[in-house]
Amino acid sequence: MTKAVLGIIGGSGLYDLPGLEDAEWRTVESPWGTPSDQLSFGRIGATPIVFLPRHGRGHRLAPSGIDYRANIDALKRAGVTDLVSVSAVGSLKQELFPGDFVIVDQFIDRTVGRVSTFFGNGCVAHVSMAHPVAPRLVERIRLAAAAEDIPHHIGGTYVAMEGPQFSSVAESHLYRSWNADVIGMTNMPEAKLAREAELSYATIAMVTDYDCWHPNHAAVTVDEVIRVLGENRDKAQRLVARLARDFPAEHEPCPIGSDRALDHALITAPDARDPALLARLDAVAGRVLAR
Ligand SMILES: CSC[C@H]1O[C@H](OP(=O)(O)O)[C@H](O)[C@@H]1O
Ligand SMILES: Nc1ncnc2[nH]cnc12
Repeated sequence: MTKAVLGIIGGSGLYDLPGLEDAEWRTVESPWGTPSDQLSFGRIGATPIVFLPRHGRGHRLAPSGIDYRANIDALKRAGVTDLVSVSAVGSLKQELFPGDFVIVDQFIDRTVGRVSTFFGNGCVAHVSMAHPVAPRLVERIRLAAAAEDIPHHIGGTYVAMEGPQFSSVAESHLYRSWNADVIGMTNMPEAKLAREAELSYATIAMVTDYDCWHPNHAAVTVDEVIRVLGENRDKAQRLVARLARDFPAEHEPCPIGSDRALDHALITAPDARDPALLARLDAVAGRVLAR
């Protein structure tokens, strides 16, 4: 049995977790680079929590400037088993209103030039991203949202764009024609790296705007995103607090195997592996490399 540790990555507008008890900011070093900030260790009820502000306190880091590998590696080293991203998103559908929460279940990765894997020459791995989010974690978020009476939608496709500029109207219509639901700039490669690190991952996407496709709404601005986030911060904090309070003490095995993603993913023969890369993979892939 593995003790459950709930990791929370706070996105725009969420740079700390006020309900965190016995909270302490600690530096966690990673061989992959520099995490966005120190990690805040604490608990909510009996559940151990590790919180990381994705853009750093003060929102220092742009979506393309975040070291996603260092973040995921540091959270893994901190003992996290289940990871929830809280993210601001634009809505690509009329029925997804600013203020709504969408518990997404698919991603389209439109980012370019971000390092999106821990593996490579010397240790090649191919994990499945067919089902990028962990269903039990989604179900726990759903229960918490229902208990807190927070309007939410289960399922939806998140387009990850490079940014930092927002989309053009033509791009926004293109994503709508793909039947995507929401758009943001950060959940890729984060979700891919979480899968490689065998962390069960889910996203609470907080709708802040209608991007720029809606005839009756002005194109998104940062001021508008921050204003809507301000109105919904309390809801996000209540949702995370309820999720944490009701979280099981033992990590629940993932029915789609997100916590065992490397079981059938490594292809490089043991004697052809690069010892330097293996050393960096100690936290991410230690479970399978130790075999
Ligand atoms: C401040 S608007 C754009 C910014 O907000 C979202 O960030 P996060 O997912 O960390 O909440 C979006 O992806 C952009 O990075
Ligand atoms: N419309 C939008 N596009 C990209 N990222 C966002 N974050 C919040 N709203 C967004």
